Amino acid sequence: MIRAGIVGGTGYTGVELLRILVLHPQVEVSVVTSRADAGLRVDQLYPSLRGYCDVKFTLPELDNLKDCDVVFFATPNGTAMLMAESLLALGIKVIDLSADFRIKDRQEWEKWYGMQHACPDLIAEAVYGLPEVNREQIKPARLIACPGCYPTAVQLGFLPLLEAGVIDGSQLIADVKSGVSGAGRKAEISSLMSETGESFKAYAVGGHRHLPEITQGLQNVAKQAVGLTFVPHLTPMIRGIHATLYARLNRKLDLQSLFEERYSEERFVDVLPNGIHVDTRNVRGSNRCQIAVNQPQGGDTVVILSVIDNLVKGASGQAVQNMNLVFGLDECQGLETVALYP
Ligand SMILES: NC(=O)C1=CN([C@@H]2O[C@H](COP(=O)(O)OP(=O)(O)OC[C@H]3O[C@@H](n4cnc5c(N)ncnc54)[C@H](OP(=O)(O)O)[C@@H]3O)[C@@H](O)[C@H]2O)C=CC1
Ligand SMILES: CC(=O)N[C@@H](CCC(=O)OP(=O)(O)O)C(=O)O
Repeated sequence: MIRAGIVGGTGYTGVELLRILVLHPQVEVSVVTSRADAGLRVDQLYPSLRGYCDVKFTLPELDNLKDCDVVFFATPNGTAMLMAESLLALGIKVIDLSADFRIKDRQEWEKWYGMQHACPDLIAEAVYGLPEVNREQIKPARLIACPGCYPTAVQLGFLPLLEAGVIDGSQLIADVKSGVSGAGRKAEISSLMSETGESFKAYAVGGHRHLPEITQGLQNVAKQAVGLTFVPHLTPMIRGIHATLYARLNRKLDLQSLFEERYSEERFVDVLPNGIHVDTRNVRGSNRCQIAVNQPQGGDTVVILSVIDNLVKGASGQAVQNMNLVFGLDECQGLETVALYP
């Protein structure tokens, strides 16, 4: 059995990792940390886990994690970079759900995240954990940087078009909506129901920290510079990301076949038949990204719709997908669920 530790087990991605890992046939969750709830049984805080998890929250200290085979960081940005090196030195694999190791350009990361990187030596080694792009590099990796939720939905939508070189990469538009759980479980006025319910707004239009991450990923597949306008929005739902992506085609082609062929072997990317729209509830609770390909009025603008559950394919499900690859397991183990409907 793989002994897994979760640093930050009380947050939304932490408890989502627990939901997935307690049913994973090859994993034993041995350590779950929380500073605020240390000493409390996990199933006391989360009764949904009664009968599945009998460990107590402990403090996020090296001594408590030293017997793990893998440690997941479901913590705010700036936390994993303080512990990753010590864990790797003990032969423990590290899977980081935060942004600490996602961006290869250290200065760019420091600019967007507003802090100094505490562990720059590991940035080059970290593998960006988007299996649909980096599967072979993920398998032997010691340190995985899981993509952000917006970056997962946006990259999977643009990927086939950029790989095939059929769009003008200099004028991409990503108009993306997120549920409120994307902001995490910590108490904040902006996440209150009376602030988010029955309302809908764009935010960070001038620049969101996912912009450099998405641009880096798109440039790697396009093998040239791309220009992206990314506008995130907050919608009054709990889970889900809906990305509406626009690009200008530079030639005529069968777009539906392009997408179907690109993702034909991908178990967690589902290209819907022509004419069917995506809906966030059809991926809620599942590790799937569903994509719909559109070319309105047969013109030269392509409109891709891409949906994920931000807590599953956008975070914890993708982290487990990466763990499966790192430990040589079937990539789908523990992740075979159908979305909750309605
Ligand atoms: N929510 C989402 O949809 C997504 C989130 N992510 C990323 O995943 C990470 C976790 O997000 P989320 O679960 O939403 O966050 P939450 O705010 O819901 O949870 C954060 C967790 O980290 C713990 N924590 C906070 N500070 C520290 C610290 N300094 N050291 C150790 N533990 C700490 C908290 O417990 P305690 O304070 O008790 O220790 C808590 O368990 C973030 O980096 C986020 O950006 C990525 C993709 C999607
Ligand atoms: C709705 C909402 O607030 N979403 C978060 C992003 C989600 C996320 O967790 O992103 P990282 O993993 O990169 O931190 C935000 O815009 O800050």
